[in-house]
Amino acid sequence: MTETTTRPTATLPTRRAAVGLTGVTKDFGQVRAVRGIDLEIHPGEVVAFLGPNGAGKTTTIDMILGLSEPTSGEVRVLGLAPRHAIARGLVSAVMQTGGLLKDLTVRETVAYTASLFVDTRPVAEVLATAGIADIADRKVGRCSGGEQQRLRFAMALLSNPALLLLDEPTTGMDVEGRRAFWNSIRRDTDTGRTVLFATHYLEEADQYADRIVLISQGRIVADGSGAQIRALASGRTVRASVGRVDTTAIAAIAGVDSVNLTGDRLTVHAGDSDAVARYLLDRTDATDLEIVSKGIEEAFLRLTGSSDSSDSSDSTDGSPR
Ligand SMILES: Nc1ncnc2c1ncn2[C@@H]1O[C@H](COP(=O)(O)OP(=O)(O)OP(=O)(O)O)[C@@H](O)[C@H]1O
Repeated sequence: MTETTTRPTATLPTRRAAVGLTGVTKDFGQVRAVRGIDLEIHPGEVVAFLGPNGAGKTTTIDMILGLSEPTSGEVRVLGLAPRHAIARGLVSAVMQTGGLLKDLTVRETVAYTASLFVDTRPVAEVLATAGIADIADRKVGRCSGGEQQRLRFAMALLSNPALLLLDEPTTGMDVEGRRAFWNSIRRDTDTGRTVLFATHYLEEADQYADRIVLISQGRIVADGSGAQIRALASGRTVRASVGRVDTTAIAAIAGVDSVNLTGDRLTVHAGDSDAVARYLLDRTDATDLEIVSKGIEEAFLRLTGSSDSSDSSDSTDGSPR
């Protein structure tokens, strides 16, 4: 789906948050999909909305697009109510599926979309920006999933939107398709456009966003730069079998961010794994000690509460919010 209207850039409100969410909740009957989100996205930021299935990403994006109303709280887009921002052509969206006619060529599709609006960027220009000028004469039905997404991106660019929303735009693409898609997006964001994209892929968020907002079960659980989110994953996990152990004393070791004891199996996440290992070997009856690097994937799972519970209880996570 794309939303395009008139060319807006001359009338952009300035120095306003591109997106402002204040205390936003959304209920679907008994289901509370969004549980109180406060978020400010600044003009020109490329922000990843990262979270597992059912986290509330699409629900939030739909509210920013004015497709649904929050149950409580407020959504502003460039200082306006979402519907007003969209009516002024300030917002475009690239969704996962739908909206393309297989028998038209790539160029015809963009030209047709452009013809629906009063004033748009030139077709050739958006094809070039989206990196699909060389396949402009190809029928849409013969384009790969990645090429079709770049076509949706080209269509979204016609109105020269100040804010571009992308809901899991690379789902189902292979690595090369994903790379080409993001290269075209990144080339375009040099123009200062604000981009918010939802993704399941931590690597994608880390590689292509200036800022990662981690969302889980309708709440923001971490918000920071890729480097900050990576720092959460920079520690190590120490595991050992123990008899009696003082978990409070271990939690007090500098750099320890979580301690879990399940039966006789102790798991400690720490920045300084040597200090933990030294303590366990010198001061306890620990055996079978192992130290493993904590990957970014593990940090993500812990932060979004998706890891198995043996690794998450007693935790003292410090998110970079
Ligand atoms: N129209 C609806 N009616 C009832 N429940 C809904 C509706 N839309 C979403 N939900 C529920 O709200 C929660 C959040 O869903 P949402 O689609 O926003 O998550 P998501 O993070 O986008 O997930 P995914 O990555 O799987 O697309 C889920 O529990 C979902 O089942």
